[in-house]
Amino acid sequence: MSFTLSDLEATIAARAASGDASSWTAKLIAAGTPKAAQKLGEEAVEAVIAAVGGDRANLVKESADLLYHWLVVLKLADIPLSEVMAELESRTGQSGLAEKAGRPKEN
Ligand SMILES: N=c1c2ncn([C@@H]3O[C@H](COP(=O)(O)OP(=O)(O)OP(=O)(O)O)[C@@H](O)[C@H]3O)c2ncn1[C@@H]1O[C@H](COP(=O)(O)O)[C@@H](O)[C@H]1O
Repeated sequence: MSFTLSDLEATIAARAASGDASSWTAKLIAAGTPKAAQKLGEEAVEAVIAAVGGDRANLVKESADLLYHWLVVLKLADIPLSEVMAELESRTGQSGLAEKAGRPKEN
């Protein structure tokens, strides 16, 4: 398997620029962030339902839908995938629990 999120990001950018009426991506980009973010939320909930229900096959499909719609939302926000990867990279070497313990106290 050589297909990457970066490949999908490039496809989304090309389809967004195409304005092709037969492209779901172009349609979603034209609809704007509220619609794309709503789809992202729906796919997240569907992935949660599949996970909690132990539905492995559906969890794979809903995860793909989730990642695709997440990349569309990033595109609309003009955030390259590399910026998210850099944020993740900056967190390597620190445990999530240590990071949480170091956060300022909330009132
Ligand atoms: N990975 C995806 C992908 N995953 C999901 N979807 C589409 O996302 C849409 C939303 O799914 P839903 O079942 O929620 O759709 P719906 O209920 O009809 O949506 P609503 O009308 O209710 O909002 C469907 O049309 C899916 O086909 C995707 N559409 C495109 N891609 C990728 O983007 C590429 C370009 O696609 P186009 O932009 O369509 O050419 C494709 O070759 C794929 O690589």
